[in-house]
This record gives sequence, C-alpha cells and structure tokens, in this order.
Amino acid sequence: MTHQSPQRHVVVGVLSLQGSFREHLGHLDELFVQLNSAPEYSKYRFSSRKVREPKDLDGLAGIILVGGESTTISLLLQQTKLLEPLARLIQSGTIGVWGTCAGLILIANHVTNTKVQLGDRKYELIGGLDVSIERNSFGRQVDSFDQELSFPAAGIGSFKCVFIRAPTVTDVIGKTPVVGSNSSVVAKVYTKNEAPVEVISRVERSGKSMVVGVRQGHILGSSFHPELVPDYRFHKWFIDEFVL
Ligand SMILES: NC(=O)CC[C@H](N)C(=O)O
Repeated sequence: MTHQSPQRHVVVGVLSLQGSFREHLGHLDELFVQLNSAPEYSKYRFSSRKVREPKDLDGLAGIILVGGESTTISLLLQQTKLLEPLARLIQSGTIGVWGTCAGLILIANHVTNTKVQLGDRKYELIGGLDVSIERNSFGRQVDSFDQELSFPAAGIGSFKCVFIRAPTVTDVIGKTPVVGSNSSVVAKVYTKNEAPVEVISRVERSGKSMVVGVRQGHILGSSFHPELVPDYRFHKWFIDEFVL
C-alpha cells in the first residue's frame, strides 16, 4: 500500500479593494493551474483569494498589494477595518508579501511627495519596508512608459516592465526614525523588519539611476506592473522565493 503525504494548501491573497487585482488574480490562477499539475510541486495545492475584509486574511501564505491609486486604497483599508490586521500580518514576517506600484507605496514606512490628509481622514500606510518612497517620480499619467529590465536576483533575464505614474525608492531608512511633514507620511511600525534592504532593479531616466525594485526579507516591492504583461515569471519567482 502506498501512503501519500497530505498536500499543503497554499493560499495567496490579492488585496481586491481597487486597482489591478483582477489582473494579478488572473496571473496567479493561470500559474496555479500549471503548478498544481507539476510533479515538482506535488507537495502543494495552490489557490488564490480576494482579500476584502479582515477574515480573508486567515491562513494566507502570501499576499499581493496591487497597483492602483494608493490614496483610495488607503481610505478603503480604513473603511473595511483591514488596515490594522493587515499591517500587523505583513510586518509579522510570517507571510510572503509583494507590493506593486500603489502596493509598494502602501507597504513603505515613509512616503514623500504626497497628500497627507484625505478629506476628513489621514493617508495611512500599511508599512513593513524600511524605505522612503517618492510618489509619481516620473511625472504624470502621460509620462508613463515601459522598459525591458533584467533581474539577476530573480534569475529573470529580460522582462517588459510597465511604469504607470510610478513611485521610486529614494532612500533606505537607517537607525534615525523618519518623521512626517506636510508632504510626507510615516507608517505605524508594529514589528521591526530586521532583514537588510536589497536593491533588485534600477531604471535610468533623464540621466538619473532610479530604484524600482527592492526586497527586505519576506517583502518584495516593485514600482512596475508585472500583472499587465502576459508573462508569469515574476509571479512564479514571488511564489518560489517568498511564499514557499
Ligand atoms: N500605477 C500605480 O499604481 C500608480 C500609483 C499612484 N501614483 C499612487 O500614488 O497611488
């Protein structure tokens, strides 16, 4: 008689309040069809889940914070009461986290070039990455562009990166705590991320080298949108490197 060991159910959440969540879910679902029938992943059964309220966080192995409009997503996180449990979970280091574009902005511990007040609410961040992020670093919507970049750390040779009103990483936060101002906000830190911040990609623009990809331990951040191109390599790297 053969004994099959039970499969581990790996659930990856996608924050689905606003923005490009359908595209991320589409990429994950197509990738998971492949992984769920691949012999080398036979220990696992993968599925995705829309995250819209606190109970959707239960049992996640990973989560993607999508691109869109970070101020709107921040307001919706506050309205749905997701902000604090999501921030605690993301900062806890117990799940793999990937923020793309607006998602990268929201998981930073310091954001500049921003509104701080959104009507009668504040612009609140999820936090987790010890970096300063500048919003809209390349200008307005019309200044959006795409560019092939390579990611040696991910083993990805050339990938079409789409930048839409994209942010960049302008600084790593050192030992001195950053403070907010009338054009910057800081996240509430529940758990300190002790891993080093590593740069995984840069883009050259107007003679400047701008950081558009970073990782800090269990957290990955990218300024661009891998969910908008028909290429699953970035999603697969996230699963292999951050979720499993
Ligand atoms: N494509 C995007 O996610 C743009 C992000 C947007 N500029 C923001 O600040 O929220």
